[in-house]
Amino acid sequence: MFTEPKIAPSILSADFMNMEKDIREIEEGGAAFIHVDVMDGHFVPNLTLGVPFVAGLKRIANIPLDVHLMISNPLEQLPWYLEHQPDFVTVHFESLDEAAGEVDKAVDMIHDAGCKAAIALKPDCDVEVLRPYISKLEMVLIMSVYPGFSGQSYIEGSDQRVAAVAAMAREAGVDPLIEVDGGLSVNDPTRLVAAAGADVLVAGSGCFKAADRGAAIQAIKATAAKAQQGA
Ligand SMILES: O=C(CO)[C@@H](O)[C@H](O)COP(=O)(O)O
Repeated sequence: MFTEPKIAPSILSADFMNMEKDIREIEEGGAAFIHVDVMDGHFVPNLTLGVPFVAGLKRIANIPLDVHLMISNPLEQLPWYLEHQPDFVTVHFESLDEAAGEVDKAVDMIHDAGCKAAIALKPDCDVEVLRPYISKLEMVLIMSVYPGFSGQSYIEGSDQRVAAVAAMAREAGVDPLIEVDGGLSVNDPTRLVAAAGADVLVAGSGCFKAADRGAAIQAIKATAAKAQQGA
């Protein structure tokens, strides 16, 4: 089901030395969530920020924190993040041992802490893996680039993956948010994923590298809204 598109600026593209100022700009500019890219240098080939940073963001943020854990062994580290009550916590399917029940365990840990749970998939992970979990999730994150860096190009066909998740959710009679991350700005990929059923668009360089971040957020949102309406 189409909802008003939500823009979640990815702080990987923000100025880490001026984070509070950048956060205020995107809040005032109409961002729905702050997308927090946690990378451990192991699950992905980049290292960003961790628990103290998330705790600090939670203290200053006026809009929900959407924490995307791109880390190995998330079950070990989840409690550290959950202690600070991010609004959404996303774990990667590929970082969990499904056969050992770790996907359910991670989702349950997130819910038990009172947070909303999401599962993320890398671009080459079959969306069918979500089917057993779709009814438990508040959000699904479809990566439209290989996680690790901002400024990459959208991987063609990601919109078809979004459409498949939207269909899966409809079949299950549930309506999790569908978030897409990577290569989105005022461009065709944004139009494609919005038309396919994306609710939350993560944009790093598209928001933070713009001279007017608020205008960039509104322009991406308008682009997605038009595409939802088939315009
Ligand atoms: O998690 C990631 C990359 O791993 C993303 O959130 C990027 O930070 C998005 O950046 P752009 O592609 O929008 O510049």
